[in-house]
Amino acid sequence: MVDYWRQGSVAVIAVNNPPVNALSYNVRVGLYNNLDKAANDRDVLAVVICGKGRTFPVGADIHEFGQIPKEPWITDVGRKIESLGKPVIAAIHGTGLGGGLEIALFCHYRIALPNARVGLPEVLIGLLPAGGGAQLLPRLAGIQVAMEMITTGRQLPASEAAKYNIIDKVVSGDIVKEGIEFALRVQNKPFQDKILRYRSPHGKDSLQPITEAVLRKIKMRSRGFYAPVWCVRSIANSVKLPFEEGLAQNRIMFQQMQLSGQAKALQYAFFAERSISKWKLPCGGNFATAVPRKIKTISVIGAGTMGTGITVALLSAGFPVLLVEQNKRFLMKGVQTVQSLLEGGVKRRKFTAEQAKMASSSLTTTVDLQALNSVDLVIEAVFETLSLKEDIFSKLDKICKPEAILCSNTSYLNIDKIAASTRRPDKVVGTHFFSPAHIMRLMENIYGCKTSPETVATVMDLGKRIGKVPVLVGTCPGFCANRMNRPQSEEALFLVEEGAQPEQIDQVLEDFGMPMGPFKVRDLAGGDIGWRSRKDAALHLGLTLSYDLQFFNGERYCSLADKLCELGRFGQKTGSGWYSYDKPGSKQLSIDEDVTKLIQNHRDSLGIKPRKITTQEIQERFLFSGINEGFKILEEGIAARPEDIDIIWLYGFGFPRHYGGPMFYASQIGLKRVYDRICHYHELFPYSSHWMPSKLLQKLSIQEVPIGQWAELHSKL
Ligand SMILES: CCCCCCC[C@H](O)CC(=O)SCCNC(=O)CCNC(=O)[C@H](O)C(C)(C)COP(=O)([O-])OP(=O)([O-])OC[C@H]1O[C@@H](n2cnc3c(N)ncnc32)[C@H](O)[C@@H]1OP(=O)([O-])[O-]
Ligand SMILES: NC(=O)c1ccc[n+]([C@@H]2O[C@H](COP(=O)([O-])OP(=O)(O)OC[C@H]3O[C@@H](n4cnc5c(N)ncnc54)[C@H](O)[C@@H]3O)[C@@H](O)[C@H]2O)c1
Repeated sequence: MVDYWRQGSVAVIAVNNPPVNALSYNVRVGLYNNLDKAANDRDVLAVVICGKGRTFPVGADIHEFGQIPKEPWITDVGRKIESLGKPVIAAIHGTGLGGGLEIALFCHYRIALPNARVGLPEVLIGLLPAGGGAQLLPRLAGIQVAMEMITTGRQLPASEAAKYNIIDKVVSGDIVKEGIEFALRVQNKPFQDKILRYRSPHGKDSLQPITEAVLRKIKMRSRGFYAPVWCVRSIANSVKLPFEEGLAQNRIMFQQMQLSGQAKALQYAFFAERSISKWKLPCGGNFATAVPRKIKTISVIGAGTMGTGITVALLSAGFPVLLVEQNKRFLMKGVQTVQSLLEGGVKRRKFTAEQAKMASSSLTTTVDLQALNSVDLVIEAVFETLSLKEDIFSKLDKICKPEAILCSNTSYLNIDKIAASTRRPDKVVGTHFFSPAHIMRLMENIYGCKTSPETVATVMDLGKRIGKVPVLVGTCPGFCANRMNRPQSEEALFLVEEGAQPEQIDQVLEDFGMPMGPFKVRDLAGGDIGWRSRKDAALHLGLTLSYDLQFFNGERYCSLADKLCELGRFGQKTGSGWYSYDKPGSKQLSIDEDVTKLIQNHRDSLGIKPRKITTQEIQERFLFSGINEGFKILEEGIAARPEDIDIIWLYGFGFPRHYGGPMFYASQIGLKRVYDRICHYHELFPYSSHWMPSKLLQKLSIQEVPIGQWAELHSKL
């Protein structure tokens, strides 16, 4: 796992542990022993440490966390480097992260290729850099830089790292060759002043103001995530304690953090994110065998909210886009939106003005579907009406070349029905982007019963190529994301009906860690869209929505949202919704007495006596109703694994990552408790079918199987 060779007076120690040279136990042993070998070889005057393959070591092996760490630790390897009596050079390519960078910091010199990146990302998996990073970095780059890097986990490009002295020299060419040349130049020079433990941290006199400023920033963004605060403490130890004591303290903190639910959740999320690309279809096709089609040209149909966002996402990833609208007026408006989104990207430094110009020049437009006869892939984003989508797909089937893939951005509609309007159902697939589509990273891809593995492979690949996080699910109303979100939105309304205030619910869920409470989300998305579809559904059943409606289609119903819409309160865009806003389009909100009165009148008219609703009830009814639906989604095979559902929630709704996602959160609470509470609410609210407990959840609540085995157990049930 660690290679050793000599070139003249230079010993090269190369970590060889694919794919990312993680510092597993055997690697640490290999490093330690080979450093000994170099120390004992009189002809060796300098040592180069590097990584074989694609990268320098990226840190500790995350698979080993949770076990008692076996010695030698990273710090033992570090001490060996410091006391070697010969200069040691870290030669970094790829990513030098976590324990990898820590070893490099123990070295006397660090060189890196221009495209290399370095960082201490431990915080992102709920930990701190306990292999010396929190002690060494402040001594090299200063407290301020160390605080920023360690509390955010940000990776620095080599040039920026060189500005902060983290890298001594940025080199180009072959990193090992460069390392050896560097070693030859320094092998006879004194290097004792390069041992960082003997330095004192830069900026130590400003520790307090720096700490206060960093803690203020953390408080603003952390939403209950505590690892960054522990990271701050670990850096403060570099000032307050002698070096070895600081190391020991940080190791103790690291071990405590490792046992925490947050670290477990973040590490679960890390691996879950990597597992989603390993998809499998019920027909047997899978990621390993299916080959994606080459996609060069794409057309987007519909230049509304979603179509324009999707167009920008594609253009900025370098795809030429042919944008289609129903008439020239809508098309012009859409093009203006695309341009202003691109300009916004430049302002947000997502890309340069030059890149935006290039992207813009790759946009072509038409109001004639016939123009789509040569594109490789089409993404339809017109109104959410099945007949309209069926009509468009049947036309596309005739116009597009036979191998073209036809995607729909539908939020709820059945992909099989849309596919049935074509003679190529194997090439029809759902690509559900989230709003705003040029920013939100989730791409929920939906296969129908006839979608081919090649089509799935193509959209999964496309998602990655445009920087999205593509997750594959099956078809059902609302798929995974919106289907789970629906009972939650309903419960939020019912809670208000029973006595809670919208702002109270929003606050509870924001305190839990959601980026926005459900009423703020409704105001942001615009209440009119849901209102229109509820009116359509009612019309379909020969009903009209009315103020005193308490049941709809056999289910409990709350008409408060309809009432707001009847008053023209659609949310931010109209300047009023569940909250009132400074002006239409503004985000500056305040609680509105009129809404409070409206809610009170609503309760009075239905004879509901408001009761005090606790934080626990709000959290449970919101979260558990969605989780129950998540288990039904697993049970029906709509999602193949809980990891898929969790990643959808992390990227689609900003579920707090330090809880891993709703399914992992449920596993941490204990499925027996979750199941019991769901049964309790089912008894209280028999007219909300979303409280009908999932059978899979019931079975798992008895067996308490670890989350990694749910899918396997389910397939045996
Ligand atoms: C007594 C106490 C002593 C404490 C000492 C503490 C020491 C230290 O401070 C703690 C750490 O270093 S904490 C660590 C700090 N470091 C980090 O947190 C780095 C986390 N890693 C990353 O950020 C990204 O993986 C990279 C940027 C490295 C590569 O990105 P990319 O090119 O897009 O590739 P990709 O698809 O992402 O990964 C490819 C494969 O590698 C796998 N794998 C990756 N890292 C792994 C690891 N550390 N381990 C194991 N496996 C790891 C990954 O699962 C995947 O496997 P699969 O089976 O093929 O699916
Ligand atoms: N808005 C969201 O948050 C969101 C999120 C995810 C998915 N979706 C889905 O995306 C789709 C589009 O939603 P939206 O919010 O962008 O709607 P929108 O009303 O903003 O835009 C739809 C656009 O389609 C155009 N259009 C209608 N018929 C057309 C035709 N025959 N040919 C060409 N263009 C036509 C309309 O002129 C309009 O500009 C829907 O299926 C919706 O369910 C919406």
